[in-house]
Formats: sequence, C-alpha cells, structure tokens
Amino acid sequence: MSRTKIVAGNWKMNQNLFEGKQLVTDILKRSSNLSENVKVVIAPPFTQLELAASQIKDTEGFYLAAQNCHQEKAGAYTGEVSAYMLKSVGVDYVILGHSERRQYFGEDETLLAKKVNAVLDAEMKVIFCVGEPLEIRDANTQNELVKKQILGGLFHLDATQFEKIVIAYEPVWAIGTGRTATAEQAQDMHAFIRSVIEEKYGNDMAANTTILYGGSCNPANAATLFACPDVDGGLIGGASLKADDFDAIIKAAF
Ligand SMILES: O=C(CO)COP(=O)(O)O
Repeated sequence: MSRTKIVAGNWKMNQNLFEGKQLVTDILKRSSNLSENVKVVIAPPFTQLELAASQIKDTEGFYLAAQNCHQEKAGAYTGEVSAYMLKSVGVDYVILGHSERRQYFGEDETLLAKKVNAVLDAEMKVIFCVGEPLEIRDANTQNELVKKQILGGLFHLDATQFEKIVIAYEPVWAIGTGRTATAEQAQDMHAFIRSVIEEKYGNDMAANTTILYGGSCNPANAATLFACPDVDGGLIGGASLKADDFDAIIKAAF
C-alpha cells in the first residue's frame, strides 16, 4: 500500500501575522526530522501564506495549504483570491468543500467542481472535504450524502486528475464540538469512500487515495483513529493551533 499519510492543520480564521509566525516556528521546532511517509500540511489564512511558505521551505515533509480559492483565474471579484495567485506564493494544496464553506457561504457541488478544476489547472492538489450533519447521521443516511458530495465535486475528473485529490471526511457534528467520531464510525465511512472511488476509478486508485479524518481530533484520540486501516491521517482544527498538541497528533501518524 503506497498511499501517503498526511496530518494537516486547518487554522480557519485564527492567528494574526505575528501569532501565526510564532506558531509555525513552534511547530517546526517540535516536528522537524519527520520520516518520509508522513506529510505535514499547514493551512493558515491567506494573510499568512507567503510568510509561512518562507518559514517551511527548508524543512522536509512540510507543505502549505490555502483554505479556499475562487474558481476564476482573475477578474472583477472584489475580495477574492484565485488558485493562480495561491500557486505563486508557494501553496501546494487547497482545502475545498469544508462544511463551514458549504454552510456559511452556500458552496454547492456545482461551484466546488469548478474550484477543484481551478486548483488542478494551477498545478496544486486538493484536500476535498465531505461529511454529514447530525440529522443525516441520526437518520443513518450519511453514506448517501457523502457519495453525492464526492460524485458532484470530484467525479468529473479523469484518472490523472483524480490522483491529485486527498479526501477529508469531517462529520459536521464532530467539528469543534469535542464529540469525535468513534474509530469504528470513521473506519466504516473511510472504507465506504474507498469503495465509491473504486467503482469509478478502479482498485488501484481506491487503494492509493489518501483519506483523512477531521472533527475534534486531538492528542488523546489521534492514535486510535489513525490506527484504522482506511484512515490515513487527519485534518485538524482547534488542536492545530497549539504546537504541542499538533506535534503529538503528527507523531501519532507514524
Ligand atoms: O474542521 C476541522 C478541520 O477542518 C476540524 O475542526 P476541529 O478539529 O476543531 O473539530
């Protein structure tokens, strides 16, 4: 099995320039000298990207992500940032489809498919988030919803393009709530996602796609979650803002 393990820190709308600089310094102090089978991805706000790129550039195993982008390359879209611009400051991945973007900014599959294309056209990779709200979990229809999210956002891609996709399963009821999915719930969904990929792109693609878990992942539960055979690391929110916690989660992925 050759898929890459990733621990990614999604800072969301946190840290000003100086706080963020210190956080990256603190993370690098703890977590450099990583073995080559784990990638660490840091996803700070747009204002931090260029500085963070310069801070991590000499550290093996560290990569940079943006949290969003616009679907067009350039134009009259006041306040927006394009994939083309992100590439120019050294961004490697763009997080798309986060439930906060879906919920607060009305991003749907049609828009997300365009954003996915924009990121791939700019020669970066996508961390594509999927996951169900609580009422869907309670109705036990989470597989249908997650399949629909994957189909709508990603399945227009050809196989060469799909190789650039990382999927993050983030149940909405587990994000920022302290209520983590159990290892069994995470494993079941990750195995299901892999079966959905297999139906469309075949066995090798399914086996090689990195699928991350996100939602109240912390130093106490990371090792148990990452031990699941289909969980290839995590997309970490709150705990990625504390260098000690993020470092402990990174080490749990080895
Ligand atoms: O949304 C998340 C990462 O993208 C998860 O956030 P928390 O780890 O704070 O629950």
